[in-house]
Parts: sequence; C-alpha cells; structure tokens
Amino acid sequence: MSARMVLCAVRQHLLGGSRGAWARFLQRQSRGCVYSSVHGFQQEEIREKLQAFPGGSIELLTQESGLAVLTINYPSRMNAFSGSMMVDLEERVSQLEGWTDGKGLIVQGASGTFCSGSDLNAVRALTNPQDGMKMCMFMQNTLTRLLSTFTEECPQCRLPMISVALVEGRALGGGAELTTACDFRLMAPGSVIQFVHKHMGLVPGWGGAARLVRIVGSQNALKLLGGAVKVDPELALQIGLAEEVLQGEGTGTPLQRAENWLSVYTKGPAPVIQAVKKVVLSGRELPLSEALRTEKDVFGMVWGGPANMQALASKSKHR
Ligand SMILES: CC[C@@H](C(=O)O)C(=O)SCCNC(=O)CCNC(=O)[C@H](O)C(C)(C)COP(=O)(O)OP(=O)(O)OC[C@H]1O[C@@H](n2cnc3c(N)ncnc32)[C@H](O)[C@@H]1OP(=O)(O)O
Repeated sequence: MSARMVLCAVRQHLLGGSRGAWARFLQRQSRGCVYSSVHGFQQEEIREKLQAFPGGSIELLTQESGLAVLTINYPSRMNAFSGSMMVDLEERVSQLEGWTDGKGLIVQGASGTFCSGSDLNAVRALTNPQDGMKMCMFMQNTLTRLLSTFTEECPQCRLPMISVALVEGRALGGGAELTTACDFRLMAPGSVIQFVHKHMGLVPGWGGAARLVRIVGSQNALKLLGGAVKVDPELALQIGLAEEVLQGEGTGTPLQRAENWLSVYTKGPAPVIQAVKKVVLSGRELPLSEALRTEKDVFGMVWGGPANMQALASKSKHR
C-alpha cells in the first residue's frame, strides 16, 4: 500500500467510517480524479466555457431504497449533452459521492432514448484542439468518478454504488461512452449502442475506448470503434457489452424492470453493498498486491460491524 493509501485508510477510520464525511473530505482535497492543475487542467475555466452552451438538464432522484436514478434530459436533441449538462453531471456526481445510503444507480435517458452524445452545436463551437482536450479532461474526470475508478491521485473508491446504464433507443458517440462508465448495461429491445466517433473523424475521448477494451476485450473494441458498428442487444449480449435484454411487455416500465434487476444485487445494508463494490473494483483496477491490501482494509471495515454482528447472532443458515 502506498503512503497515500495508508493515510487515506487512517483518515477513513478517524472519520468513523462515515462515507459522507469521507466524501466531503476528499472533495475538499481534490475534485478531479484523473486530471488536476498538475496536468494543466483548470476545472473552473472549462466549467465557465461549457456553461456558455446551455440546454437540457441532468436530473438525480435518490430513493429510500438506496437506489438512485440519474436521467439525461434533453429530449428535443435526443438527450445530447449540452455544455451546461456536462457541468450538471459533475455536480450530480458530487451529490452522489456524499450520499451515505447509496447502494445502486441507474443511468437512463429521458423520453425513451439514452443519449446522442455531445450536443453538435457545442462541438461545432469548440473545434480548436485546446478546447476539445479541456472538455475531454472534464468529462473523463466526471465519468471516472461516476464509475468510482481507482486512480493514482484518488486511490479511494468514493462512489461505491453498483451502477447500471438502462439503454433504450440510441446511445451514440459520447452516449455510448457513458454506458461504459456503468458496471452493467441493460438494453431494451430495439435499442442500439454505437460508437459513431469514426464517422465524426474522431476517437472516443471521454474514456470510452479504455473502458470498452476492459469490458469486451481489445479485438471486439477494435471492431466496434473501427467499424462504428451498430450494436443491437443480441450482439451486445454475445460480446459481453450488455448483461441482459429487458424483455417482458406488461411487467412494468423499462425503469421498473431495471430497478428489479438491480435490487437483487443491492439487497442488504448499504455498508456491505458498498464494500462489495469496493473489493470488486479494486480487484479490477489495481495490481494484485494492492488489490489484496485494499480487500483487507475493506474487510476490516465490515468485520464486527452491525450487519456482521446481527448475522452471527441470528445463527443463520445459508440454505
Ligand atoms: C466528442 C464527440 C463525440 C463525443 O462526445 O464523444 C460525440 O458524441 S459527437 C456526437 C455524436 N452524435 C451524433 O452525431 C448524433 C447525430 N444525430 C443523429 O444521428 C440523429 O439525430 C439520431 C440521434 C440518430 C436521431 O435520429 P432521428 O430519430 O431521425 O431524429 P432527428 O435526427 O430528427 O433528431 C431529433 C432532433 O435532435 C437533434 N439531435 C440529435 N442528436 C443531436 C446531437 N448530438 N447534437 C445536437 N442535436 C442533436 C436533431 O438535430 C433534431 O433536431 P432538429 O433538427 O432541431 O429537429
């Protein structure tokens, strides 16, 4: 464990394991996970630039069940991301990082379609490479925090919720990238995920390529990006991009079906579900020796905790 990770673990203990307090502490320390001023990234400068392209919103609904729903809301532009929505998303992620009771997150688009990527009106006004890179760094930071990725600068998992992208309609360009910032993708019949970047003379820049390789492997990722392939639910299942197709007309809305699907994995006390996400995430993101040490630290947080004591007292059998 690096000196910084030790410090982080000690701080977490001092803060009594309260994720809200811990999140607020970390937010004060550093808001961006991948890029900071060290990399020439000035968050306030790009926020201001993005705010000049308003429209739409990102809505967050947190529920007592511990499930939250994040909705990309700009139906008149097929839920494309305006500049102000990029800023909104960053603020909603901060809100989620401070939500102590959170266990699961569903990311969806409004009005039956997921997201058509960046708002092309904003993209056209930001074509110089400097602005493009700033926008890309801003979105990489936000989506990295959304997925709770461990990075060198941010070795603590701050948003340890199990997340699902509910894909209805289309997820194009940046919208396809956003789906990869969730742990799972559930697709409605007839929906499409398409990395259209090649057709735009681009490659993904919101971290979508790096994450896609980890999800489907480099050969499938090369095919999807190189061919700008329209991925329907059948292909998505075949290559492991989607977890399930949400079938079942008459069994509730797609959102209700996604909530039912997710609730299987989020049933139980928040600290335990958050611990599950942390150990899996560290196994995926960190070198083995660091992942093992993180697992030990997380284990130490739940061992002897209320859920553990209650389970021991009830002498439960796992039949
Ligand atoms: C860095 C770039 C990259 C990234 O961020 O990683 C990107 O994401 S670039 C954006 C990539 N996305 C696109 O290029 C999508 C372009 N749009 C379409 O292909 C189609 O609109 C659609 C999404 C397939 C839907 O087609 P259809 O069902 O026929 O509806 P319309 O075309 O009539 O769309 C309705 C309305 O929405 C506007 N729209 C759709 N997408 C965007 C967008 N990304 N930016 C801005 N506006 C968008 C579309 O122009 C229509 O508006 P009106 O013309 O005013 O009716």
